[in-house]
Amino acid sequence: MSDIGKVTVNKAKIDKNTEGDRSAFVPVSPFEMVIFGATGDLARRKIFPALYHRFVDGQIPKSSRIVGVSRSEHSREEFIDIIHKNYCEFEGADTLDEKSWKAFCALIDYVKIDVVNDKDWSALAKAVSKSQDLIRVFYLAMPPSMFSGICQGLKREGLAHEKARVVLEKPIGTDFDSAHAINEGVAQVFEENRIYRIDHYLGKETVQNLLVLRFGNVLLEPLWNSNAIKHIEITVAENIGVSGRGAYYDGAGALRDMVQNHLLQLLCLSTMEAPSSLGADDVRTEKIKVLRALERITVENVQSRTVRGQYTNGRVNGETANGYLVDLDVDESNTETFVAIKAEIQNWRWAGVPIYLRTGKRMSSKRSEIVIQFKPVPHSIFGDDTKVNPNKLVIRLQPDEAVKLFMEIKEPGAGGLRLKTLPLNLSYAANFAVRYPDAYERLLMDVVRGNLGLFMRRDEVEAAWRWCDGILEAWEKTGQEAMPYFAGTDGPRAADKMLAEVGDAWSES
Ligand SMILES: NC(=O)C1=CN([C@@H]2O[C@H](COP(=O)(O)OP(=O)(O)OC[C@H]3O[C@@H](n4cnc5c(N)ncnc54)[C@H](OP(=O)(O)O)[C@@H]3O)[C@@H](O)[C@H]2O)C=CC1
Ligand SMILES: O=C1O[C@H](COP(=O)(O)O)[C@@H](O)[C@H](O)[C@H]1O
Repeated sequence: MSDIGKVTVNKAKIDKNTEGDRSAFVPVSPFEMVIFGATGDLARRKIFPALYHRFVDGQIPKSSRIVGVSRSEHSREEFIDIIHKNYCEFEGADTLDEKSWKAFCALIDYVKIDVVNDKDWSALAKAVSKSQDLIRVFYLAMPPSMFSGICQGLKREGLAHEKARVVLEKPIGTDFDSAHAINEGVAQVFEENRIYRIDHYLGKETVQNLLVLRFGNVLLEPLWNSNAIKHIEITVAENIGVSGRGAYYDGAGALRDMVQNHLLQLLCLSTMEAPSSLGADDVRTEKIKVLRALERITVENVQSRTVRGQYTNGRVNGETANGYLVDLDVDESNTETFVAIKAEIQNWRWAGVPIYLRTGKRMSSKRSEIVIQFKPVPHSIFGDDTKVNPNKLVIRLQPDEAVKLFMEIKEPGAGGLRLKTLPLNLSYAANFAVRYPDAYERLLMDVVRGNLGLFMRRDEVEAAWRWCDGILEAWEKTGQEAMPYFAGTDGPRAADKMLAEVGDAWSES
């Protein structure tokens, strides 16, 4: 379960002036949202809870409608019971107010259709409003191979009217070709400005804060380049295994599941040039320049630039944890549950600065962070016996959201000059008292508002696939194996060696 939104608030230290983004609660226009895949893991765990929270905060007008669609036979009441049970399981029953829940459920309907069966579609056409003026959102929380077919169905039934928009879940495709084909299929029904490709990392508060940190402060920009920065690390570590998603995951692996989307988006936001505005295309145009400048990984360098891993039995948080093969109940699989990559951006700002990406399941803890490792001072005036640690900026995305700038400071005392490394700590918990919305809450409301800024444009997705395809092909051609690592550790030792060989090391958390 995601930790986002579950901030520990240190009320004693809260400044009254930091009570958060009240504009987030400005009501959106009434809408009708049709959620395909409404009985699936994502809808139950993330989408319905997110809509409930927005409803409770008064952001969703009571005249809105939410129509769940999937192929299982359920009455409306049974479906509502399912999402109630799941809400309580994933969000905690104590966060649900029965009266508000009842009011929320009045918005909900359920329609059973098998999307591959043309005859079933009339049931959906009957269930949705006939109004051409109502904002209508089609959320495709379904396997991506079905996206084009669903869009064709919407067109056939006359549902894809001018105010309709479509939300596509990630990963779009499994490589460049399949992503391109899906994008073509969807484009036959919806123009690009009506397509919302979700990467939920972009909806996280701390990810949006990257833009504020970089472009709302004058201090960092002069140092944000290869003159001052030695390397960058981007880690998205999870301590969970593949849970109930083994079938999907085994066909995907960590590169497709996490790197192609979340990690590359984080890389883009950390390294792109300043966009001229926060307008959707201004930001997306800068991101795509980074993706296009990524040095290709090929059969020649894939062994030195990437490490694949797969977890085996171990211990996570003091409890025994199964290995991947046991979790999947299979005898063999070469799918990577961990990947580390040494990337490089070939442009003036970043040439020569390694950017280390790392993500995996069943690692020691759940944490996402970006570490900017600065170079050492050019000359130490403190003598050979005094270590001067280089500055480091740690942007902690989750949990314990914070921005920490590690600096050298003189340790007080008369006994000689001793240096100590301490952080300037901008901790979210210590500064903000509000519950901040889960990524999906923000993104869903942005779809209704027609704000494309936090969604991926077609060319971005395809450029990210082109780069990942190079790695996938090189792995295939070289037969690079997924190395075992114990559950509860931070990946195969080869991932440490990859950095050590060039004098670097992953930052300690
Ligand atoms: N789960 C997650 O954490 C995340 C998921 N995603 C993406 O979201 C999408 C959905 O994932 P997830 O919820 O895990 O998938 P699930 O397998 O849990 O759910 C799939 C859903 O699609 C429905 N469905 C499948 N085939 C049909 C059909 N022919 N007609 C109608 N409905 C159908 C299923 O209905 P029924 O149950 O009735 O068969 C079910 O509601 C995928 O693209 C995934 O990659 C992205 C990020 C995270
Ligand atoms: O998209 C995905 O993300 C989750 C991790 O998201 P987080 O918000 O909990 O950090 C990951 O578990 C899943 O495999 C992947 O599909």
